[in-house]
Amino acid sequence: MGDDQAPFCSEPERNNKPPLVSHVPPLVASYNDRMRPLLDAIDRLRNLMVMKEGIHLPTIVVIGDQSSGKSSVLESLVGINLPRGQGICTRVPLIIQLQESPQADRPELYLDFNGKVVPTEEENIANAINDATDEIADHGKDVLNAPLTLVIKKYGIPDLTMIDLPGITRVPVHGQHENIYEQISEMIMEYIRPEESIILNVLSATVDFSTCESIRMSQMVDKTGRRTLAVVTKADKAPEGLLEKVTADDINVGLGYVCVRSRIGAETYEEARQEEAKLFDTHPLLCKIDKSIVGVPVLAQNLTQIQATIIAKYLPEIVMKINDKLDANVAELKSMPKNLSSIEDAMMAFMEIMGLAKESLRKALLRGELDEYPDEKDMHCPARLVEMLNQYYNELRNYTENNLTTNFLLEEIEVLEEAKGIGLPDVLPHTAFSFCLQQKMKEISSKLPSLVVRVWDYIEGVVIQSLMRHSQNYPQLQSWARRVTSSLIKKMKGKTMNRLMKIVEMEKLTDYTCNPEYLLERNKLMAQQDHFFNYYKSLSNIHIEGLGTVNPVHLRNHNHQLVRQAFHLKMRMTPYWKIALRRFVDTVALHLRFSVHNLVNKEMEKEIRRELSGPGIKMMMEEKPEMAEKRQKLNRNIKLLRESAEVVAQFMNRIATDGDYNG
Ligand SMILES: Nc1nc2c(ncn2[C@@H]2O[C@H](COP(=O)(O)OP(=O)(O)OP(=O)(O)O)[C@@H](O)[C@H]2O)c(=O)[nH]1
Repeated sequence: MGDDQAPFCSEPERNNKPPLVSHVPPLVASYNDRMRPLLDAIDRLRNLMVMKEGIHLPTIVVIGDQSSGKSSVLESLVGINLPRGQGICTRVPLIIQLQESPQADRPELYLDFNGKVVPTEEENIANAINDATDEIADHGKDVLNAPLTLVIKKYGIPDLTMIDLPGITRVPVHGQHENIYEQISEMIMEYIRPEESIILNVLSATVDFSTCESIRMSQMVDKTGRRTLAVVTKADKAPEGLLEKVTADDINVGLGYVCVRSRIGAETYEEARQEEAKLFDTHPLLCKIDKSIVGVPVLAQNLTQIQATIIAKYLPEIVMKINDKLDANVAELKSMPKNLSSIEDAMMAFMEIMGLAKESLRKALLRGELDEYPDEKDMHCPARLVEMLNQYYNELRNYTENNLTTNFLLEEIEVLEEAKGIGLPDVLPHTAFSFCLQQKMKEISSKLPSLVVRVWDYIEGVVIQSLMRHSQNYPQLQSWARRVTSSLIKKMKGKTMNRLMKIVEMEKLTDYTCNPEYLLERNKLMAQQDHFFNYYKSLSNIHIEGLGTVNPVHLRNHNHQLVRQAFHLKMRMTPYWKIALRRFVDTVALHLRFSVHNLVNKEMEKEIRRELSGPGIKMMMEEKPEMAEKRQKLNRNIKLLRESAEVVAQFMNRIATDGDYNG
């Protein structure tokens, strides 16, 4: 008891009050044992982290400003030393699961964190919590929202689950981030915001309650105070005015106040309990406070009562949410690929994947259906292929079109000079036409490899994307599929190149067309011959319909007959080249379409058969480790949810048959 304490109450006054310390463990007495299975189910749901899935569980959340005495209150409830002292002690949410055990001699304690269970001893619990906290949130002073669960099974404790959160501090201490206040308040808000949370607001009697950060926060989410209970600690340190403070209720606490005096120094819990009882019994100011709102046993009783009430209130909703979650887990498990245990299973799954991928490719590459990849433009294949062909056609057209202003007819004159022979001057040598044609075809063949590479690289991407999509769960199959696709596309590239080069050779050899456009256009151009030759020596610009405006100045120094032959050559080559170029690009298009058809309907199948080895298929169809883990997790969740649903259902049935369960 501190020096600031007032003298004890007078003897008669004390005698009128009922004793607070009972010989039977007081916390057990208030407890209704039919709650245990339900609490187990709720705790199990909590361990399942269902809160992350949006199922909020009825929870008592303990908050308070730093060093308000939170840990001391919890210790008093549990009868075990928890980390406490100056500065920040609680750095991660500490879920305290208290379970009444019939065995008076041996309490059982363990910590559950990071997927492991660490048994510990009563004497060592504070160190064990500190060590676990350091492991979860690193050494240092920062807080982290990764819960640590402390399970205590002990005789004489209330069946209660509470979450202790870090004390609110505004000023970062050495080693803490500048935003420590934001970190802590964010964490606290996350826990106290759900309607299912009861806020156990720990306030030190030594401060003005309305200035407490924890009150400010709880008022933000619980304006009416309907779900807030205030525990006033350190009653021994500031007894003056405490009665008035709790009676006036300036801070609007709907679930009321409980004033306590926690263990001090080296006191045992029994001594602390007796000191507390004596304090509220005998202190001239504190003894005036109604006995229904003082002492740790009253707090325990209130909490178990509140816990029972919120569980009853939210139970139907929880049942509904558990069932929804169960359905979702079952559906997810069903949607997962089968676990392949035999070669036959693996082969079946492999064939199915290949079948699906081929159908996707037929849709994307052959039929141009957009439904599977509506937003992925790369997978709208016919459109992309046509773009590539159009681009190729335009490149070639621009590349092979002569400059009409500076070198009109010069190329033709050059060819004619080299092809001249013994013959009549007005007869165009056929070799000149062939040579000119070959020059142009050379340009086509020089640009052909880049087109072939571009087109087949694109198709390779499409094939791989489709195969990857359908084999997502099998990493080995994916790398096999990539390898097989690359080698197949390489072969397809080679075939296309050979085929198209042959066509180039054919075009080089023969100048033939049955297209009537040729003669029509040639005649139209030749009809302008007289006009051109009448003026080519006098004008610097002459318009030739079908060709454009030409500049003939540079031709005046050349032999007139040669220019005339060059004109003839040009007016034949121009319409012929247009036809030959289109014919070639059309042929490329037909060939590509035919090759893609063969690829999807024939070549893929052939390549797969060639590359597939019987025993290897099982290894290839091994699923991702994450998938196996996910399946395990889903199975575990389903088991736990089913069990929980069963426990909750049994409990509900019992309520229906027995009536009220609050005792
Ligand atoms: N005299 C007296 N001291 C108390 C009482 N309750 C707590 N204390 C002391 O106040 C200090 C802080 O108590 P804790 O229980 O560690 O406070 P906390 O709110 O858990 O601290 P943090 O987790 O760091 O925020 C300790 O030195 C306790 O011994 C009480 O009822 N009376």
